[in-house]
Amino acid sequence: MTESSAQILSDADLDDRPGDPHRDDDPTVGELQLSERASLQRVAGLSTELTDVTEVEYRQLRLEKVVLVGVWTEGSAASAEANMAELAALAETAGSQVLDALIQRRSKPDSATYIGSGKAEELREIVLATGADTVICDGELTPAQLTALEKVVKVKVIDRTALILDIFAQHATSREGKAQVSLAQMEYMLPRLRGWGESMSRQAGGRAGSNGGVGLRGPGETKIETDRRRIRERMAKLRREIRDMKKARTTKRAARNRSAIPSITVAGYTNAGKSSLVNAMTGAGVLVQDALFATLDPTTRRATLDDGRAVVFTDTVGFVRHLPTQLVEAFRSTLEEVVDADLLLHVVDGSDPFPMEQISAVRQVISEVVAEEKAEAPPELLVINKIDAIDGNRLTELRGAVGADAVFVSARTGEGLPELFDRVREFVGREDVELTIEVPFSRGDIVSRIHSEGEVLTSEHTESGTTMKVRVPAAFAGEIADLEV
Ligand SMILES: Nc1nc2c(ncn2[C@@H]2O[C@H](COP(=O)(O)OP(=O)(O)OP(=O)(O)O)[C@@H](O)[C@H]2O)c(=O)[nH]1
Ligand SMILES: [Mg+2]
Repeated sequence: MTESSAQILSDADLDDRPGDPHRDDDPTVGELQLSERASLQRVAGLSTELTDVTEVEYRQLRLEKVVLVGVWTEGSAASAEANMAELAALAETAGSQVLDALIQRRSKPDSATYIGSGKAEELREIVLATGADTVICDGELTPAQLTALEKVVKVKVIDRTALILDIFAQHATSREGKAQVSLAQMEYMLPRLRGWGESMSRQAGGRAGSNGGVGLRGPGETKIETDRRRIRERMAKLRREIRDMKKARTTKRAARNRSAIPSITVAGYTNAGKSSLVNAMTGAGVLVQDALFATLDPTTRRATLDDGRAVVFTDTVGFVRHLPTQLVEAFRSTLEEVVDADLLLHVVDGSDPFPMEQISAVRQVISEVVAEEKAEAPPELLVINKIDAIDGNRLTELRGAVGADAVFVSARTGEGLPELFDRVREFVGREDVELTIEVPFSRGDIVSRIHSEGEVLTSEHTESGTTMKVRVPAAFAGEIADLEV
């Protein structure tokens, strides 16, 4: 196990972070995270291993020099290429260097080797010619397919699911996020455990000998059964821990809901520019990276609109097509926040070749989460980002496709942001109430809350206090109703 690899399966790692860095109000946190992440970039020649504490033989992810392979079953050539481009972006995000890519047109993946046997031979040639050490398949392969393809190409073969799990493992920072990713990895790993020696003979650098030893094995159990049992035990423990963490989070959420500050959730496809937009709108240092899943824990930032009103922005985890099922739960829990929001900013990368597909993928998941929580969906404001990177014709086309309600912005150049602020104000101002109150001198706390959550229209000092005409959110108006004159 190397220092640089993600030690995602160790208990210690889950426990040794005292605070959640995202909750910190330090605006430079994003930059610190970025430099921390950069300092953990992989070094060529080292590998990420998923073995560690469970002491099982597991297909190690050696994400160094990779060749991608995909099976194109339906849709246009352009969308097949876009899928491969996404796989390449995922692979690079995980720290690997993409050497080549290969797409096979077939009605369905080959049941034995994913791609056909002829193509598999061709893939072997490409692997040899490029010096690749890993093949990444687009999609989720059965354990048997992975093994069969490995036999032909003679280097490690992993699938898209393992790749995404690896990225999530590298990027999760909160305790709950880490626990959920560990759980997802174990779920993925369980049916893929392999017997002694079978794989290690092909895997140079494997740690076939470093097992728990004879004493740890139960009577009559084989190594693999012991491993399975241990993994199941760890999974049960993790599930309990996650349940408790979730409870704590729900309590926090409830507290936040009671406050009258409008909350805005920023959601959208991965790499759409959600974090950039939150930064542009709030001046907060949320981590931005040209990588997929840069943000893996929902980040909350307080900001002030230009009329002085406070709002809370929540940046969320990005979406991706075909999210591994093992990760759906982890991902959804981050989206529960969406349900409570007063406004959903749905950010779209306008420079993507298929923005409409991203939009519908995101809407679909959100409506599922909303249905599950038995809640009402918050109003959605579609924000088409990166307009600085779209040419005029595309822009006109896109405007026609998304309708007149969408706002077009560039988080990079700031174009369109004033309009976005206007639109946001329209939404959060909807619930406002105007009233005239008399605040006793002793209640300075009320005056400061009015300033942060609403607006003071007129103010006049009297003998006993201050008479103010104010505009505040409806919930807050209820709290101060007894001061009304
Ligand atoms: N050209 C251009 N690039 C942008 C714009 N906004 C963001 N980007 C770039 O897009 C990449 C992704 O930005 P992020 O803000 O990290 O995107 P995100 O949606 O938070 O991504 P994840 O957290 O990974 O899901 C970065 O390289 C940004 O610099 C924009 O308006 N124009
Ligand atoms: Mg982000």
